[in-house]
Amino acid sequence: MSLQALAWQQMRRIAWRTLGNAKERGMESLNTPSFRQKGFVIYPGLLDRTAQESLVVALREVLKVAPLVQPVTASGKPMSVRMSAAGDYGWISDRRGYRYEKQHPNGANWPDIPPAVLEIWHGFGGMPNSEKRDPECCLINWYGADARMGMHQDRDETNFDYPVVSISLGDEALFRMGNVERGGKTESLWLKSGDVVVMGGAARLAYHGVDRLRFRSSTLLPQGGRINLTLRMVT
Ligand SMILES: O=C(O)CCC(=O)C(=O)O
Ligand SMILES: [Fe+2]
Repeated sequence: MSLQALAWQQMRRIAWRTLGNAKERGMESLNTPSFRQKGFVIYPGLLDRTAQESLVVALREVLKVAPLVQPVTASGKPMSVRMSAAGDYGWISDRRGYRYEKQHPNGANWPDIPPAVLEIWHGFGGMPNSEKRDPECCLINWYGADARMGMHQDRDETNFDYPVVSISLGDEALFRMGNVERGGKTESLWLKSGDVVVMGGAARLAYHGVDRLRFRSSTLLPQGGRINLTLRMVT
């Protein structure tokens, strides 16, 4: 086993041990065996402060080439989250609708996904192919004080065999998890900076959203706010 794989195995053990905190954080129901069977796994505090800071440094470089944009829906309604991306594809929404595109709206190719981000993706076992493909999209969501994301499924990808891996940086966010069909009972938990969520299996197509932020609950981003990275296979 490589040194990196060994380090990750160790980190995962630590993450599972921290599940003792999960109760205070509203995670107890989401981290029950039945939820895990459904493919929804939270790794609270998987990334320590140093790892979070180096991700932010790398993301600033990405955002110089691919600045955050405020997407609008097909009907022209602005979304409250600002977005950019890295990798082969970025997810965009404008008056023509939403879709994956190979270029930023400014015409430039999306920058490469930073190695530190790829390392997180590859740190999880259970990816369907042994070929170890890199994710094709690292969506970068930036939430300001009043931003939110309505309940939705991630279903614009071709291949649902790969999980979605989601990394939280900065202010805490109230994440809501629903079902594979719209409606029904939902469960909520606060995602903190350094938490990583994996949605695979049945949870890959479950409805989810972000209700609100605890603005300035973290000191990671000097201006406050939250960055969420979503890693996905697209094709
Ligand atoms: O910000 C989050 O935690 C979730 C983001 C999300 O669901 C998405 O980008 O599809
Ligand atoms: Fe999503």
